[in-house]
Amino acid sequence: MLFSKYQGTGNDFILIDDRNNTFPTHNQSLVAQLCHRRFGIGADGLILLQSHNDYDFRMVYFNADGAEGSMCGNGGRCIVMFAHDLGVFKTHTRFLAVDGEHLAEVNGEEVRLKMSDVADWSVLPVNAQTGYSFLNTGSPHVVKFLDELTSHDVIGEGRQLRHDSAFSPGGTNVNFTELVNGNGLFVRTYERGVEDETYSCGTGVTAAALVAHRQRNLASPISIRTLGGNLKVAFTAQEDGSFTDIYLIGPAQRVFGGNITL
Ligand SMILES: N[C@@H](CCC[C@H](N)C(=O)O)C(=O)O
Repeated sequence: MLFSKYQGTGNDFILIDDRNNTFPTHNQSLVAQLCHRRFGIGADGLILLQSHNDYDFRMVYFNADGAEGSMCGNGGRCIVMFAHDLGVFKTHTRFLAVDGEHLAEVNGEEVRLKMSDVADWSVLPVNAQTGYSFLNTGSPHVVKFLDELTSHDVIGEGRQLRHDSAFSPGGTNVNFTELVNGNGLFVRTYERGVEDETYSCGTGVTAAALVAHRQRNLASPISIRTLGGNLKVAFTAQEDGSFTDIYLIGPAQRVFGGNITL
């Protein structure tokens, strides 16, 4: 079985062309083993590109723990570049993911991915003392602002919040955010399903951008630094509190490929 490894700002994925539907999708331990950084190829997740009658393709995403996940923004950008490299489309595409339809555009190494509207979004300070917000941008995310992020214990506090009973049974991803350069953010994310800090999280930086607009008056587009590189999030804030035309913009790149023999 052929695979390609892609990365989007350091969030890395195994991509498989499964248009013949041969991948054993219920084999969680196989996915976990392939994603393992010592015993496998190594990745934050595995993504299948499948055929769909009404779309250019369908994205099926698994977290590194082998379970099928909710929407992955960086994975979405990577599968768009993968489909582009396979010749599925030239510049513009329309595909189906677990949270519905997505549009995307490839321009050189950059992918501009339209995210789902955040229709029922509101800032919910789940815990008035900790002051964090919770919202769903395709995946569930806590966003917490800090004055100094570089030395913060992202793994320790992230793991604790990820398992907080307030978010049970599914749990949440956790984003720590610092304001930088007037209209920018530095974001570090503890990811559910990877159970570690990743270099970048697309739905996470999207959540951070929307909260930063609402709570700190940042304007679209917002530039975001992650450990793995730079992203931009553009959006329209509607008067009813919802967000539409949300775009996650940044590079996606093929790293290497190979053959999996089972
Ligand atoms: N890395 C992803 C998020 C993937 C989903 C997440 N781990 C979850 O299960 O909630 C991204 O770029 O959005």
